[in-house]
Amino acid sequence: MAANFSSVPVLDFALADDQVRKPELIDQLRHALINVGFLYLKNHTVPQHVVDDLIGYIPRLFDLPQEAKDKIRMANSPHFLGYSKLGAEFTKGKTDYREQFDLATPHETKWRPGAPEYLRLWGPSQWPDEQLIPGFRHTMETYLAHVQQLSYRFISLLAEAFGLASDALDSFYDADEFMQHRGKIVKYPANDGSIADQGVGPHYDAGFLTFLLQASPHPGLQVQNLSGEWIDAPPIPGTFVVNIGKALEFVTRGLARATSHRVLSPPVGSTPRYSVPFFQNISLHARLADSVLDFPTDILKLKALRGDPATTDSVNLSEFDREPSGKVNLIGRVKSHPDVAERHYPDLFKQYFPSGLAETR
Ligand SMILES: O=C(O)CCC(=O)C(=O)O
Ligand SMILES: [Fe+2]
Repeated sequence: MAANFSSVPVLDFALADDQVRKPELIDQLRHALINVGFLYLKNHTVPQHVVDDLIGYIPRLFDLPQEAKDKIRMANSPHFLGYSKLGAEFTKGKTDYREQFDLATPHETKWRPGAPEYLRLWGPSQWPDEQLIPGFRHTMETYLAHVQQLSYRFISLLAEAFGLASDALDSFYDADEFMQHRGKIVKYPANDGSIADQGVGPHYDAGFLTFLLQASPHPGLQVQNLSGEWIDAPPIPGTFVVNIGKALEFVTRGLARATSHRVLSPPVGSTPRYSVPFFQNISLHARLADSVLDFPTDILKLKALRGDPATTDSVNLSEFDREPSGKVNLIGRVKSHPDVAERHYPDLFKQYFPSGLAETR
């Protein structure tokens, strides 16, 4: 357990453009990817005013009349995009105490009857009425476009950190028109004294990379280290928290570590915690088991040095070895949002919830 960690490292993205110091960044990145699976990124390319504009809208978004929020509820959307009220979501079969809006980058659905069902996972977002919150849609779309661009730059740096050509992972992404990345704006209300403190339960993210904006000064995010202890990852202004999803762990043969994480509700009497995760997706068609990336042996040795982590508390995503990435993602969404699944994916719903919605309560 030589490589265990007790804090999450902070990396300086400005070094990526500094030819003298770039190797330092690459070394730190390699360490963070292999041994931690989480890092803070400072001096990133998303302008602070774009971040601040978005943060300014968040309390107003949640303060919209309940009926305006319900009008765009996720259950309307076969793409699992829209509003989820408190208690609508489940992790490890337990209710998550958070309220959220899933809002993705622009996309016209490519699904047609007869095509694989998982293509329906991507499609247009549902936006609140422009008159009720003028400028919000533009602000969020601008934010998502910037983070998307950062996420692509980051992935080429990551390839370099693993001794590959900087474009070695490009084949996992389709042209922009065929891709969609998902954002979420999340509110974690304070624990009201009667509930458990599961803001969101222990889980892995499913895709390649997550860029998390902690949009208020509240702690609560925790990541699980190699011996199973929960380590705090408090907000650091001006940074993103970047973490690895299961798909990237799978294609890097475990070199990049998907790390189990959770959020504890703010304590009784606190103001709410806000966050904005951005989930970078890969092509829905990608079959990860078919990919062969040729890692140098000295890099593969670093994984052996890390050793195997203790059993984590997280739910698992074990289907990547046989199914296309879109199918694995769809199954994950069905399990988290059974009400959406019941309406739009009745066959999968029956498969995962044979006794109906009552089973999730
Ligand atoms: O809200 C956060 O800080 C983390 C949320 C998260 O891990 C998730 O939604 O996957
Ligand atoms: Fe997560």
